[in-house]
Amino acid sequence: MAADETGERLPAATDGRVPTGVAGHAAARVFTDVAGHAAARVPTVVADRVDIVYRVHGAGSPAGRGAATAALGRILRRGSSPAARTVHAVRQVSFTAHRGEAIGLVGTNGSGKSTLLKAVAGLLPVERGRIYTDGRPALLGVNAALMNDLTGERNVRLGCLAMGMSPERIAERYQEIVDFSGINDKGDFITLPMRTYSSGMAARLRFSIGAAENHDVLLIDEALATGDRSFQRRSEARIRELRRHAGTVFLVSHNNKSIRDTCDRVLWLEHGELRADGPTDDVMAEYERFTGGGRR
Ligand SMILES: Nc1ncnc2c1ncn2[C@@H]1O[C@H](COP(=O)(O)OP(=O)(O)OP(=O)(O)O)[C@@H](O)[C@H]1O
Repeated sequence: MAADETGERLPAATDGRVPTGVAGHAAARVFTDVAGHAAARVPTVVADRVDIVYRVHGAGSPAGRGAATAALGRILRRGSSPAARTVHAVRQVSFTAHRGEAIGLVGTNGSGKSTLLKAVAGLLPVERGRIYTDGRPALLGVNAALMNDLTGERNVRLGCLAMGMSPERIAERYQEIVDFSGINDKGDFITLPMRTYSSGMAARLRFSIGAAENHDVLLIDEALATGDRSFQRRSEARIRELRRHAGTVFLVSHNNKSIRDTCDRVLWLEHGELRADGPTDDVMAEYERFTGGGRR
C-alpha cells in the first residue's frame, strides 16, 4: 500500500466494496441508481470527507501598490506579519468512483472543481479527510506543465517520459501524438518553441500527450473547451476509448453538452460542497435549473 503526501492507494486486495461509512457521510444528494450499485463495482477513487484550504500569503496589501513594491513589503515584514488569508475551496466532499465510469464535475465558477481534481491527482494536500486512489492518476489540464521555451517535439518527448513511457514506446507513438494534436496541420509548428503556439494549440498538445497512454484514473480539466470542433470530437472519441480500457475518467467542463456526451455520472459542486452525485441526466437537469440555463 503506497502513500504520498495527499492520497493513499486503496488496499491492493480490494473486494469491490468501498470503506465502510464513506457513502453515508456524503452530504450531497446521492441518486439511488448510482449508489445502489456501488457495492458491485471496483472502486478506483474514494474521497472521504475531504476539505481543501488554500492559504494566501501577502493578501491585503494596500491597494495601488505595484507587484514589486508589495513583494518587497512582504520580504521586509517576513517573520513579523504571519497573517495569511484562507480560502476554504472544498468542504466535506465524499464520493466513490469506479472502474469504467466517466464522471463529470460541474459547478459555477470558483465552486472547487479544479481544486478537487488537483487533490485527486495528488498535486494538492488535503486539509482534512482522505483521498484513496487505486492506480496512478494523471491530470490532463490546460495548465499542465510544459516548457514554453522548448519545442513542441521536446515537450512531447519529455511529457511522455514524465508519464513513465519508455523511449522506444515514445518513438513508436510520437507521430500519432503529433497527428492527434493537429499541431502540424497548418505548417511545421512542432519544431517551434511552445511560446509561439496559440493557447488553443498548446492546450491541444497537452491533451494529446496526456491521452497518449491508457491511465488508471484520467483527470481532464476543461481540455475539451479548447480547440476547434473537430479536435473536440477527436478528444471525446479518445475519452470514450480510454474508458473502454477500464480506467476511470473525470472531466471538468462548463460545456454541458460535452458532459452529457461523455459522462454517465456527474458530481455537482457549489461553494466547495457536493450538491449532487448521480446519473448525468438527473444531475444536469437540476444543475441547469439552478444556473437558469437550458441545455447547451
Ligand atoms: N492557488 C489558489 N490560491 C488561493 N485560492 C485559490 C487558488 N486556486 C483556487 N482558489 C480558490 O478556490 C476556490 C475554488 O477554485 P477552483 O479553481 O477550484 O474552482 P473551479 O470550480 O474550478 O472554477 P472555474 O469553473 O472558474 O474554473 C475559489 O474560491 C478560488 O478563488
